[in-house]
Amino acid sequence: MKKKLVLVGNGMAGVNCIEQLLKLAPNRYDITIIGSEPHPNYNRILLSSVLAGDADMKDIVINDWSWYEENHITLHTGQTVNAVDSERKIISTDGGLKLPYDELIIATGSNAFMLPVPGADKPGVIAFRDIKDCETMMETAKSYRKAVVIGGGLLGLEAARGLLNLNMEVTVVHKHPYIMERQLDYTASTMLRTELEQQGMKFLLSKNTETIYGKKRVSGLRFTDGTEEEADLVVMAIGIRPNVALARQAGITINQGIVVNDFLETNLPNVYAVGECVEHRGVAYGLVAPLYEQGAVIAKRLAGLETDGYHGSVVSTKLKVSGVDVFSAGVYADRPGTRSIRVQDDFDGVYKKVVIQDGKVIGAVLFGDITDSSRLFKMIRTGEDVTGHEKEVLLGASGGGAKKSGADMVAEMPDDEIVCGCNGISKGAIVSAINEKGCSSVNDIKACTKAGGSCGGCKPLIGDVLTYVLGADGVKTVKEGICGCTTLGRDEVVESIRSMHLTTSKEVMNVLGWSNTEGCSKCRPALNYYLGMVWPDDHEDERESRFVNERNHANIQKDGTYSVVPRMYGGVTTPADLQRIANVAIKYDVPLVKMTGGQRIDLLGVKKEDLPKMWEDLDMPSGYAYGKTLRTVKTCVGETFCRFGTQDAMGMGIKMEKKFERLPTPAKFKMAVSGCPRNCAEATIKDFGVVAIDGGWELYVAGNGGTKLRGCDLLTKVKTEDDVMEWCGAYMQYYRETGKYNERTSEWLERIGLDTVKAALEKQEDRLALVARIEHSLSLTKEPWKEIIEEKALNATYVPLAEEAPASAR
Ligand SMILES: Cc1cc2nc3c(=O)[nH]c(=O)nc-3n(C[C@H](O)[C@H](O)[C@H](O)COP(=O)(O)OP(=O)(O)OC[C@H]3O[C@@H](n4cnc5c(N)ncnc54)[C@H](O)[C@@H]3O)c2cc1C
Ligand SMILES: NC(=O)c1ccc[n+]([C@@H]2O[C@H](COP(=O)([O-])OP(=O)(O)OC[C@H]3O[C@@H](n4cnc5c(N)ncnc54)[C@H](O)[C@@H]3O)[C@@H](O)[C@H]2O)c1
Ligand code: SF4
Ligand code: FES
Repeated sequence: MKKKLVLVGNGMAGVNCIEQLLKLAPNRYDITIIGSEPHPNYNRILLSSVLAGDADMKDIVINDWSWYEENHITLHTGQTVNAVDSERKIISTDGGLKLPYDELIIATGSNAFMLPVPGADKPGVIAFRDIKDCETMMETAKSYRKAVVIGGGLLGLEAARGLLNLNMEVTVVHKHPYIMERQLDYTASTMLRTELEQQGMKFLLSKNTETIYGKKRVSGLRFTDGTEEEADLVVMAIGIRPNVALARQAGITINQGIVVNDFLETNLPNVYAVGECVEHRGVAYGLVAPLYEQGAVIAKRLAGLETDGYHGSVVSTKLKVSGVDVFSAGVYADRPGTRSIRVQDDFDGVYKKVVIQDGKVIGAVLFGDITDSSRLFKMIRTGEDVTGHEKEVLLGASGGGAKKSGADMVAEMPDDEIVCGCNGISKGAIVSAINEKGCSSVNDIKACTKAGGSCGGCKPLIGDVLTYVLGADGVKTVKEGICGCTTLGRDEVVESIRSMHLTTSKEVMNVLGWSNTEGCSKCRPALNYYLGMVWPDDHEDERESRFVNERNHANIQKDGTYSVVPRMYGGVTTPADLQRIANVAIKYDVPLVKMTGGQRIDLLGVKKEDLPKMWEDLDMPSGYAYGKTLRTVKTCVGETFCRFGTQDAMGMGIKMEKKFERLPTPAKFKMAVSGCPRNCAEATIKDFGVVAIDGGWELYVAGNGGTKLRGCDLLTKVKTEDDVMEWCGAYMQYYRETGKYNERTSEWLERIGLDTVKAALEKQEDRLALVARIEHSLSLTKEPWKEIIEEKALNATYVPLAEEAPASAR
């Protein structure tokens, strides 16, 4: 008869240990698993992605019900083991089960730590630990607005990002002066906070919560400094504590966690423990990589194989917030005896630091570019001696130099370098899976090796390994939907909108089988744009789907006030307009008046309630400094005043701005006109740039002067101002019709290629057809503030959405 193996805890560490055992000794045990949660084994890590709308609950199941059956495992869900009788070797559950065991594994995980303050037990105060918490947050977001997350660590920030995506206003309350202080130094932490603030998160730092108040449900928090913050939902993310209740009852030795030796044995015979509930050599881990290493040791022991045991782990972390790359490993803070090398690039928002002691890399922090993370992590883990070439560790042998492609970087990686940190899978193991098992996609690799199956942070690197081995043509690309609600890509969605004549987002979601019938913050504004672009007459703008700045026709600033930017065509103004702006600034006590980079005037610090009256007094068109539309047309004085000028740059720019203003585009669209090749208006880093030459104009496209600097490509040369208008209109409409929502022309052109764009605009008949379509859409645009003032109906509610434009983006 087979020996009985019982696992308590159906979570990530325990079940992974069983999986490893099944590989080594498939038929050795009669296995029973008992779990308190009602679900099969799921990926707790991806709860952050579910909350952010990037994954669905069904996507995060690691082993579904059939896996247990296929492996002849008896599973009892929704039952908590409450006693271990180690004399008789029997466990009992709260559901009345009594099960004998020969070998027992305790994998009870952790409990979220809840602040022991008055009011912490009120409805609306939760942790973020399991599916139930995630569902509570998603449900709460439907009817409540203000969320406060206590704790600015990894979990708190991922929760906060998810809640922003659910359209809640989110404030993170952190007790330290800077966030993620357990993983980042001050510089990286500040860069991270700035980035998250731009995404719409607010921070209250150096705050200690004293009380959580509210009549029945939570309505706010009071801090020890006497200040308060309103809240409809409070999420505590202030760390975890090993769940040792069962072990304590069983008489197992406990310190902060269940104390185990190098073979994960407790002090009771035949009782192992694994995962977050465990304390090994004084350390309790809270990330899966070390927990899987622990599980491997138990699996070998139970399979009767030799093992050196577990000797502890060096851990690394990455924050799972889209658009933010943060990595931290080992010792990141300077201390006596350490020296560090830092690189900070404020242009690209990149910061890198490695800490070195006795010739060895002992820690690293990366922000903005984490391509070196696996190489540095290997150095930290292996303790490689870098004496004499310390600087190369961070700068590379060339001292920086051109950025390498992913596949080139993989070529330089040794076979034993770890690609998937969570599962400990090396480049060599992935290469063998490709060569020997025929894997040709990231999903194949995941199924074969488990790489990419936990946090998913290594998937881009797995993709690079595939490209390195198979070449770009050999890699099966997995279709990516426009968001987690659908598997349909941009082109399929737009094609269905056209062919099925879908005119509202609700219709699109219903007809195309969106998994989340309400959509998410990624797809809602995108659908609103595509529908308006395809059906300008039939689609009614869905204002509630727009980002807050677009909804309120003003840029929200970090302190919650707004900015007002009236249009100044071609950067040209008049004394009368300047006087009007000055009068308004004085009348409404505007704290800051600033010239923008786009040649206009920004009135900053405006109260929301003053917006309609200010616009009424200004009686000028909106500059759309907030919208996904034409922002500015920057001009130089051209031949009107400049002795080098060959054409009327100001006149050309004003004509273009007046023609194309207000029209929605996939992303913001900037133009400029220079009166000669000296190019004072910097036209060659704009979405559409015009440079005068003798007897004509050069037209430049797809430039970007922002975080990813890109010089324009020359589209064509033309002779007259009418030619410029025709090409500009045709180009803009082609971008409108083929661009992905939120994709700047610089990215769009790289994606579809300059030759494609040239071919689409080459023939005049094609250009004129595009121009006719843009003209029609332009004829339907309205001046927003005029409309609002006339209707006297500015939407009173402010609901921030994700990925708001940075306050300075104009
Ligand atoms: C939102 C979120 C994001 C995360 N992101 C990352 C990440 O990016 N990278 C990373 O490495 N880690 C991450 N983590 C941490 C990671 O999920 C945990 O380290 C891992 O899940 C711990 O596994 P475990 O099996 O020890 O515990 P758990 O996964 O907590 O499993 C323990 C299970 O045992 C059950 N149980 C407890 N007591 C009993 C009992 N007496 N009887 C029966 N069942 C019982 C519990 O209900 C639970 O289901 C994240 C965690 C969260 C919450
Ligand atoms: N991407 C990832 O790797 C990831 C993501 C989520 C969770 N996790 C893991 O889940 C576990 C829980 O994460 P966590 O962020 O809660 O734990 P944590 O211990 O890493 O961070 C908690 C943070 O809360 C702060 N804090 C503590 N008390 C506070 C108070 N009273 N008020 C305000 N702030 C307070 C701390 O300063 C700390 O920065 C950790 O083990 C973590 O590693 C990892
Ligand atoms: S771009 Fe040429 S025309 Fe315009 S201001 Fe500069 S020098 Fe003068
Ligand atoms: S690094 Fe987390 S799944 Fe690979």
